[in-house]
Amino acid sequence: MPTPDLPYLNLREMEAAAAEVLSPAALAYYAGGANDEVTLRANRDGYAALRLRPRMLVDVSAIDTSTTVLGLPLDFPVGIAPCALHGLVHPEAEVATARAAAQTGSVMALSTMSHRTIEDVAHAAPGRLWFQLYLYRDRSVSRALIRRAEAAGARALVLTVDAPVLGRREAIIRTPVRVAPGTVLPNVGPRTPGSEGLDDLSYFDTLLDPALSWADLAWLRAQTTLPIIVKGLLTAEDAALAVEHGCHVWVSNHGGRQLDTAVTALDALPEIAHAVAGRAEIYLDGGVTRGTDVLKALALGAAAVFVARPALYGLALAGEGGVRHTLDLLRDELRLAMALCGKTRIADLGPDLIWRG
Ligand SMILES: Cc1cc2nc3c(=O)[nH]c(=O)nc-3n(C[C@H](O)[C@H](O)[C@H](O)COP(=O)(O)O)c2cc1C
Ligand SMILES: CCCCC(=O)C(=O)O
Repeated sequence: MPTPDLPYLNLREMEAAAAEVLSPAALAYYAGGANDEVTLRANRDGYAALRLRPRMLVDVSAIDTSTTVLGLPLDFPVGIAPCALHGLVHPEAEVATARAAAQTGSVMALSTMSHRTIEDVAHAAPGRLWFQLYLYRDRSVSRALIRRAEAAGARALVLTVDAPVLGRREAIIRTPVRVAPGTVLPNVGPRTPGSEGLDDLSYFDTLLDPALSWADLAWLRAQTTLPIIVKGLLTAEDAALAVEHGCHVWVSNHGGRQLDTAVTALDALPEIAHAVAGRAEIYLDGGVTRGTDVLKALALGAAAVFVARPALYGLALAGEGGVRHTLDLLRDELRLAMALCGKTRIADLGPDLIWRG
């Protein structure tokens, strides 16, 4: 059940409440998208536009939302997407988020750009952590991060490939995001961002490697025996290449923060599921705020979905309990949606649930 002392009935209410407590810079950074925010809006609108085909007269007295991702049992098919800088809104930062993920039987993908160390976060979510990797120009820094993630017990690496350069986020051009002076971001290398006159995002941008290519994925594949998930794919062609490189597929447009007017993950999912053809697991993120959104993504071929902003809003409102509230709401809404669709198990969710007009 959702945490009783938090009054929010749904994720949209949490978003509105979080907007009241976040600093203008944090809000601009969290909520914003690229350019005209066409893709940001489409991410949400796409779910509303898809209609469900519920089946009746099915015994729905017992609903089982449990599933597995890469062999890890989840209580329900929702994880936390990698997000930079949880410390902008809560002192416990990623550690609080990780505890919430662990307590709800979820999984968390920890961003490279975190306030807390991989080890601290892994300790807070034993066995339930993935590590998201931005490949740095300096591969030795990335290699060291991979070794630390492995040693800390991360279950997978998530390589983000849709940000070889940063998208143009106009809200943060106006209101730049800065970490507190003196903060050391543990995975960002020796230099404390904020110096040299760069805002923090521009500084991160200088670390990322715009030359990243499929050859680097082959390099990464050879670096580790952990499963690798390629995050940020939107086409059948790239999904097929990822599978050929021995990787899993995370369909995402980076929350509308990179290429504006890019296709939504939900729209890209059918062609990607077709191309992957069961050879790898598929995950999705972008605009998920309701249990029916989760249901639709799973019906079209995702093994699990991930939420970024909704988790950050929970963190901003009530720390660990707030993130738990976000996840609890989604789990309860998914269970209800399954019951009303006449589906009792995750394995029963398929394309027959989606109305084609
Ligand atoms: C504030 C913020 C920071 C993010 N940082 C990262 C990051 O460090 N690495 C990454 O792969 N994706 C990052 N993302 C993208 C998310 O993982 C996710 O793809 C996207 O936000 C879509 O999910 P949402 O609609 O639930 O927010 C970030 C998103 C937000 C909103
Ligand atoms: C260099 C990337 C910073 C984190 C990120 O991915 C985002 O803000 O969307």
